[in-house]
Amino acid sequence: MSSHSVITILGATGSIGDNTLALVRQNPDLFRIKALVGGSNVEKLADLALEFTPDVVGIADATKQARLAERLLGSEIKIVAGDAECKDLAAIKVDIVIAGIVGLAGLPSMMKAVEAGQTIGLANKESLVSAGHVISQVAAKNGARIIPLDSEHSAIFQCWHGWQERLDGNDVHEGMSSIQKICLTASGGPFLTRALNEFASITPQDAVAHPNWEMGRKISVDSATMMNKGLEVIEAHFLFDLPAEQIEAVIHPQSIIHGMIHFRDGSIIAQLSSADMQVPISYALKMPGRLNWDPEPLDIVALGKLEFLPIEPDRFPCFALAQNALIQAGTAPAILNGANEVAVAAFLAGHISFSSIATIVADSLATNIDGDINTLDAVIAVDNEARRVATVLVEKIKGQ
Ligand SMILES: NC(=O)C1=CN([C@@H]2O[C@H](COP(=O)(O)OP(=O)(O)OC[C@H]3O[C@@H](n4cnc5c(N)ncnc54)[C@H](OP(=O)(O)O)[C@@H]3O)[C@@H](O)[C@H]2O)C=CC1
Ligand SMILES: CC(=O)[C@@H](O)[C@H](O)COP(=O)(O)O
Ligand SMILES: [Mn+2]
Repeated sequence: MSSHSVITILGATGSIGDNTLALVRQNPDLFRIKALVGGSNVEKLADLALEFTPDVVGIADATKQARLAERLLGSEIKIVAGDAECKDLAAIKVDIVIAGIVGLAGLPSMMKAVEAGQTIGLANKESLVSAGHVISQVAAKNGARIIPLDSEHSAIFQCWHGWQERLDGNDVHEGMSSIQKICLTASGGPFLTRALNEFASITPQDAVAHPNWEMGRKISVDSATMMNKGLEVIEAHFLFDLPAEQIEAVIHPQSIIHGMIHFRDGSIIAQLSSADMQVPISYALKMPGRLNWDPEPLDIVALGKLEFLPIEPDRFPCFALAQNALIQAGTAPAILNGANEVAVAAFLAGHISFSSIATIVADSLATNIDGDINTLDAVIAVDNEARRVATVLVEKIKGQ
């Protein structure tokens, strides 16, 4: 029996993949990779496969299969290609599946892992936002455990021992009734202090330049609009079974406190660390213990002061759109997410302005796309319709 903790990484070629693999690289005696899945970056995936020698490697873009085979010639690593084949890798039994694919493209493999009763380290928040009902039901039925990797949710998870016990199926001594509210922090992104009359000139390059975190392009734009925080409020609702009124967000430009719990006895418990995703990922890999991965020590005296500010609605309209989608419930979170993915891609491609992201999401939500959200196929149908509506709106702006 191996003493290693065995890991599958979905989205191995991205930023979450990089941070997870940095921990694996540093701790070969603790962790072993079972499967690595990438989207289309075949050269990076091949390099990672040769370094970490998983049993199997999957590439979603099937046109890259031949190149992957060429790069792995002579190794014993099995190759699979295509969305369906890659998705199935999430069901191979491991100690933890890291869900690090960006966008709703991560939903099918996430669901496979949930159906297989896996422990899942969840970064792919879009799946939980759009399909939270289905995922929660199927996870409960199959005994799947969802461990948050998102830094704010990891902070709440680390501070709330009662929740961890509940996740393990034990009695909760520190139950839901002891929580007044949770608070997620937000950096405010690169445009926290930019004059509102300069928003029209924001470029994709400006928007992906996050002040504190190194992340993929899509989430970096979400941080700039603060849709990221809105998605995180919905993510927190599904992860921790809390209503919208018990989930707060505040701007904290230093990104040192990631989340806090306000208990009903007046205590607040917070989690602090440098802005480094290896902190929450290492917790998910080692919990309830702590991995000594030799992080740069956080010098709290040098920090000087920590600031907290309210979220300005005019500057960050996407945040309220997400909060309202959570309150509206039903199809609204899936519409919000699908429209946002289309709008962010259009902005990154230079087709629409930064401010049009919020307009497109708001106009897509206003169409009130009807539908069921209790099966995976139904959620995907709502998402497809939201994307169709948002794409029409993008085309309209392009034509102006
Ligand atoms: N980066 C961070 O620090 C944080 C990220 N998150 C969340 O984690 C998720 C990943 O973000 P991040 O790592 O920054 O994103 P990146 O853009 O850096 O990486 C995205 C990953 O998803 C893969 N991918 C994209 N499309 C597909 C597809 N259709 N099928 C299979 N794989 C696909 C990419 O593969 P390839 O590049 O090979 O095409 C890549 O491995 C997002 O949901 C984000 O919100 C949450 C908190 C922090
Ligand atoms: C690292 C992480 O968890 C990101 O989701 C982060 O929260 C982004 O920063 P913002 O607070 O600016 O959205
Ligand atoms: Mn986050």
